[in-house]
Amino acid sequence: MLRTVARDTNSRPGHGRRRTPEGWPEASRAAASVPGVDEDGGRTSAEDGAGASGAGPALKLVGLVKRFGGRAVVDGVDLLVPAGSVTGLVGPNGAGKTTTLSMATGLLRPDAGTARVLGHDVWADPVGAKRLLGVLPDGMRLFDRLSGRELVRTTGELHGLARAVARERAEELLDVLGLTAAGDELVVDYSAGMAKKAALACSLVHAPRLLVLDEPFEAVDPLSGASIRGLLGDFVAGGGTVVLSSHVMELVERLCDRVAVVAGGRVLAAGTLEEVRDGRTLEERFVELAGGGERGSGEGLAWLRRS
Ligand SMILES: Nc1ncnc2c1ncn2[C@@H]1O[C@H](COP(=O)(O)OP(=O)(O)OP(=O)(O)O)[C@@H](O)[C@H]1O
Repeated sequence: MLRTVARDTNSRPGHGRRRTPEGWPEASRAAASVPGVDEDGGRTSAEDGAGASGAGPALKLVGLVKRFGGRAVVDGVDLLVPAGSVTGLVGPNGAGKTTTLSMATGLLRPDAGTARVLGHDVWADPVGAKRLLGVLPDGMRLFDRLSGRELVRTTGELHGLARAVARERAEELLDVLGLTAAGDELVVDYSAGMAKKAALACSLVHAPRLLVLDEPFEAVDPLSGASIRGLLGDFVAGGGTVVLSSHVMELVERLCDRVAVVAGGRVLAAGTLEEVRDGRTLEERFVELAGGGERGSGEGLAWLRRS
């Protein structure tokens, strides 16, 4: 059972802890010690082109480009995510975060560049990459005519888990995410937050080694948010790596040990939280780096002011 889920909502995932949740899969344990990555998640070896052994960064994006209607919405994104880290991707609306994460996880084909998950190219070796990858995409389409319980079980079976294993893991995940009582309701009847939690359970059921989560806390209540933070903490403590996007700077500062600021389809700053903050709060740094875009003067909308 996932009884080891942390309830300490103030700690960062994995920080100060190095536990492996009882019964949680070998794949996560295997990643707990990754050659070539030091304890701070930084590279210690010159070789970062990881092989199938899993050595090297958990995610490596090189020169990713995506154009829509001739406009480059992702314009040469490079990003190295060390194994064992929790990396936050932040940026203004329309910055290209979702597009980048979609290309990183094999959901959208890049016009240029490469994405490697623990050494597996997501486009040249999609099966190898997706076996190691759990994804919570933005606006995910779920099989919503299934119940939450059926959805998580079925996802596990589609990943090749034995039926009994998929059932057991589905129950544990539903329990941790507070969905047990609603487990037999159809996903189509779920609230936005419940659907997000069901999708998160699906992203975890096959015990990935890299989790890529697009706005995982959006629409989620504070109690569930704490459960998710605990779940991610255990995942990282067990050797997993997390990349998440969020607009909530305080959350990123609390959860992440690394951060990348994206705007206009480019990475403006990336590194450890301390490096990127550079002595300020993340919000201040964010505004400094990504601000100054299109903002109204505030002189319009006179019709909104009564006096
Ligand atoms: N399928 C598409 N066709 C055309 N334009 C697209 C498509 N998908 C994204 N875009 C455009 O690409 C840009 C980046 O969008 P993206 O969703 O990646 O931004 P984002 O950083 O995730 O934004 P937000 O924080 O608002 O979720 C936006 O201008 C968006 O309109």
